[in-house]
Amino acid sequence: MAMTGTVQTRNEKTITYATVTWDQMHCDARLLAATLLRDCSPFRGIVAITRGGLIPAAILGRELGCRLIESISVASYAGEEGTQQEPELLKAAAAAGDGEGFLIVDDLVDSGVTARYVRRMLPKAVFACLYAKPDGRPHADHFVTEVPQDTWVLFPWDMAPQFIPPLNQDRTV
Ligand SMILES: O=P(O)(O)OC[C@H]1O[C@H](OP(=O)(O)OP(=O)(O)O)[C@H](O)[C@@H]1O
Ligand SMILES: Nc1nc2[nH]cnc2c(=O)[nH]1
Ligand SMILES: [Mg+2]
Repeated sequence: MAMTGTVQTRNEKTITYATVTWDQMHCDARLLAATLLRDCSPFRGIVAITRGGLIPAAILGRELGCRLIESISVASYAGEEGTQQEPELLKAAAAAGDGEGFLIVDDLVDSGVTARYVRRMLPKAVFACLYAKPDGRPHADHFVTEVPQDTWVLFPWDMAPQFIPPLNQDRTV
């Protein structure tokens, strides 16, 4: 994780966050690829869990030499701060059959609800993600970094650089 801190949300709650930059994510995806290449490659194809798994899946596909990228779309979070609902299947991974020879890829496991749901649909696939919180960890065969359960991960696409005023506001110095 590149940086951690706290942020005040709209409903006055304080949450701990960990930011991941594009470079950090790329580096973590390459570390994951090296482990997968060593331990369980080759794969017939990759199933990316949209949307968060799409970019990690593209990087892994490149590193592992895997050009067949299927997707599965599952909606399970209602809001930015993680209010969870029952997973809803929006698109199945038709090309992956029962998952044999396939690698399922997501950005992270948190409660593990999404991973468990997708694994039930593709029982023979291997599951890999970049980050894992303790509750989700048992559902991932491979991950790179563990994140505390009470921390919200901010991915590069969740953030934008913005102006921050200097600490010393006295311009006469
Ligand atoms: O382990 P869980 O508690 O199920 O949480 C993990 C899932 O939550 C996020 O996806 P989200 O549903 O927010 O959708 P997105 O990938 O389209 O942003 C993340 O990308 C994982 O897929
Ligand atoms: N961006 C983001 N999405 C999530 N979905 C479930 N947990 C998380 C998290 O920590 N960060
Ligand atoms: Mg997701």
